[in-house]
Amino acid sequence: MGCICSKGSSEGDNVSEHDKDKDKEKEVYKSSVHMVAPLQREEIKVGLVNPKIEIPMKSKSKRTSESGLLSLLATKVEDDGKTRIIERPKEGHHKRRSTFDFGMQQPMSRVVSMPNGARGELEVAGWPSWLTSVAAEAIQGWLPRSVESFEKLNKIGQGTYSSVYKARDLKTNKIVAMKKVRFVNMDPESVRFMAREICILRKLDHPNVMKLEALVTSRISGSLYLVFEYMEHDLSGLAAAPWVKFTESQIKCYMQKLLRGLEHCHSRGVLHRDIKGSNLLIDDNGVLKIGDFGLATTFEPNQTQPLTSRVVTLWYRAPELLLGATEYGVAIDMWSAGCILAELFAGKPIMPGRTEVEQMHKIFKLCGSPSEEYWKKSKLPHATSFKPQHPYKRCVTDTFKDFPPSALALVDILLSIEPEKRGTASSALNSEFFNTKPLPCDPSSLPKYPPSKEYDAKIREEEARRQKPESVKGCGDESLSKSSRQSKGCTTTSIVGQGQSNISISVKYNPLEESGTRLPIEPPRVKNRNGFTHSTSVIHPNAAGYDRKVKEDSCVSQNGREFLRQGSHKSRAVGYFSSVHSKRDDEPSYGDSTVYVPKKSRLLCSGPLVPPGGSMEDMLKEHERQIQEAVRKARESSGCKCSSGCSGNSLVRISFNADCGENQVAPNLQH
Ligand SMILES: Nc1ncnc2c1ncn2[C@@H]1O[C@H](COP(=O)(O)OP(=O)(O)OP(=O)(O)O)[C@@H](O)[C@H]1O
Repeated sequence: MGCICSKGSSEGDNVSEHDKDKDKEKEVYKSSVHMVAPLQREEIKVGLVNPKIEIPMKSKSKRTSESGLLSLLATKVEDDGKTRIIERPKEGHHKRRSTFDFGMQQPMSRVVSMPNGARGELEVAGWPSWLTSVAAEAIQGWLPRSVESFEKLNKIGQGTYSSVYKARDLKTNKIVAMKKVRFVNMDPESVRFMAREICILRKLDHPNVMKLEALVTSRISGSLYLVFEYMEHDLSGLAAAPWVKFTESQIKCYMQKLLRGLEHCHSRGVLHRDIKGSNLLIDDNGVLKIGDFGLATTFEPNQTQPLTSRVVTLWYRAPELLLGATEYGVAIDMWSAGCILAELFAGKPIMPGRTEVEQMHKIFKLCGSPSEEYWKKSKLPHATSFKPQHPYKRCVTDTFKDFPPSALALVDILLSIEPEKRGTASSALNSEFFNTKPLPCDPSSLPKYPPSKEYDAKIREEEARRQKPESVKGCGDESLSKSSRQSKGCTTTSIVGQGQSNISISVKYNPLEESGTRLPIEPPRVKNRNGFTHSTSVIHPNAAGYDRKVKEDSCVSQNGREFLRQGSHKSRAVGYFSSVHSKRDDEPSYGDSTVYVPKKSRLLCSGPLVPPGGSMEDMLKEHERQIQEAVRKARESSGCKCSSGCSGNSLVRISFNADCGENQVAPNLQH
């Protein structure tokens, strides 16, 4: 699509150059020149007339056409084959500001300027009423594209609340990614949440941040699609691909792009809150862009509004979030970036916890437990529960002693327990790591890889499993390829809410855990349609195979304000943490924790998992006991006759390793 802000270099290696461009852009925009995607202008629905717009006599014959509407707002200019719309000086109608200014100091590219966000006008433009009624701010200034103007090619990704398709824009022939957002009965809360993602995406404009290109509505299915440029890979998928081995300068290149993207988000007051490999998309030219802003939020330096601590996929979640912080900042994204940096050098996730308790424990074991002063000062809600009886010593430098020194130094800073010590994206970019040889490579010099997404890795693994003869399948099969080992396909033990509850915990299989190399599969996570993450994963097996479902959560954000609520689906406790943390007034009470196995035979373990006030050690012990218990019940209920450790058709085999005090999970390939 044409875009006035397109850069000569799409990669944006030089941010200051980019910023200069931005200034120029602002100048251009000051003169109210907007680029319009030709298709967008053709989506005006025939017969829809905005009663509020007084139509000039000479336009009346065209009142139902796109040009008729546009002529009210702007004048078309043909320039080098591209069409621009120049807004008319504000004669006739006053350009009102939205009631909710989502910080878009910079006008949107790729859109026609609409006079205001009034519902009627948006509906004239072709937006469905379910969207205009609750999310007018998100779509203001944009015109919808119709789904017929794209050719769907194939499915390329599956998110918690969305399916992503590769598609061809029939007007431009460009290949794009279309993220189809699912709404349950057009639930206004869900729509509002999606609107928040759109508003945030519209605030951002950087070569290392996914750009929202257009919005598409389907009148028939009532769906909404977010259109992005198509990216062939994601960092998780690439790291998992058997044919990929990153060099130091490649790691520097990806990390530099990630940090530049983060620097931009943070400078625009946006916290991503879900930085992880599968959200770092990479195109065929090696350009990395941060995607999936479903959990992102805006923040202000002196924000008083509490934020939810239930964000970020568990393995990448900062300690202060696990401790229940509701006031936090850019440091949570910096922690995730530190986990990724270490993961890229280590070749595996560095802290693959299965539950919040275990995650906290892994963090303390690696990064040391916080100082007495920190415990006193921070007053974090779960501090009492998590404070270990004996402090843990930090061993980051020992653990990663094989890393290049400048990488180790940066990891050490980013994985600081105390948020203010992690620095910022800008300070990380100025660190020695990026300024010593080998320097970050140029993205264009990166090898060309076949499509490598986490989703592709899953498909490869499924395929490999299907092709494997029955005779070689069985409990404890360890003959798995790198791709299979590192991909995220195997679901094992799950703990799930009972009845109507939509929450589940899945523990992912880690074949290497059994063979000594610790390489778990998928970080436990739950994100509901409202966009919040829990400590749990969302995949669980059911009778018909894998069933990814939107999970309920207790957190809702409305008009940019976050609070916790009792979910309409009767949320149950998730993880071991929920049951021990001190309850906020507006937080739902969690009564039960339940144990998942196949859908039809869910089991319930009622009651708090750990008595409030228990020590970290007690919690861990209780935590392990609960997992063992869950597996035992799962096995019994599924009637499995396998040898010990097999949990029946729950697809898991768990054994307790007394040496490390942790459960080891293996796939039950027999089922
Ligand atoms: N622009 C894109 N180009 C190619 N693939 C994409 C693009 N955007 C997303 N995907 C694929 O679709 C998957 C799901 O997208 P996304 O993460 O945005 O959705 P989500 O519902 O928020 O998912 P999740 O629950 O994993 O956070 C991604 O992991 C990625 O593999």
